[in-house]
Amino acid sequence: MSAPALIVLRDICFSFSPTKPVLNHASFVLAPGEKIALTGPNGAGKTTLLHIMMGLQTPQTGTIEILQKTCKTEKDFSAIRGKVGLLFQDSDDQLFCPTVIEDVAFGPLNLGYNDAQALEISYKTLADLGLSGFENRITHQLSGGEKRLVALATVLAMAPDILLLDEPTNGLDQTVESRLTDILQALPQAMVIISHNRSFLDQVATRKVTLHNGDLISGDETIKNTIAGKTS
Ligand SMILES: Nc1ncnc2c1ncn2[C@@H]1O[C@H](COP(=O)(O)OP(=O)(O)OP(=O)(O)O)[C@@H](O)[C@H]1O
Repeated sequence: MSAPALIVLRDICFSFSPTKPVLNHASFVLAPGEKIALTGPNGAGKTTLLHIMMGLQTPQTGTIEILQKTCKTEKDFSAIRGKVGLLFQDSDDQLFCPTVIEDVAFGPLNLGYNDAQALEISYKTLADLGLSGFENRITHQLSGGEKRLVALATVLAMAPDILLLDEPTNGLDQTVESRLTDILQALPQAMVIISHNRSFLDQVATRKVTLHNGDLISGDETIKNTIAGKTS
């Protein structure tokens, strides 16, 4: 029997205003081990879809299951938020502490780790991302690319079961993008990645879904299936 899906969205309709639907009976499944590229034109509703998965937006119709739990209310979503890590499109929405180490340690502390454990996790996460030495930097003084990586560190430090990454390569130079590509390829977690960066998606994603006219269309033969043992 195959492992149960991690995220199941069924028949989601969502609009910010009655005259302009964003999602129109969209359905979506994330299975364990999948790294799904979520693509589509500007304004198609990709970020909105990720926010619906986190309970940050509430659809007008449809059902949401996260980690086999039906999620409707804020209470339902708050119970799963530690297990689902969202990298916001704008790093400034993610980073709110004075220093890098405080921002990265915030998640582990919230999960119940003590100060020493949270610091150890944070130092290691920063080192994995090539950010050793950034611990005491003032967050708002970082460059855009540095903020992007620190924002990712705040997500990875919580070791979530699912990663929702909204344009993770924005602002990264080629070297850092390559490092991020290697890191995401090696991570065992299932993830949904919004990106307009085709070569990055080709290397990381195992499957592609595209938002078009409010609905999700599956498949793209050019995306490499990088799941071990399977070929595209
Ligand atoms: N808070 C809001 N209030 C009203 N309209 C909004 C709001 N947020 C987003 N929208 C609109 O909803 C639509 C979908 O936006 P969304 O950010 O989800 O698109 P996207 O596919 O992620 O776009 P991009 O690739 O440009 O980031 C757009 O037309 C956008 O202008």
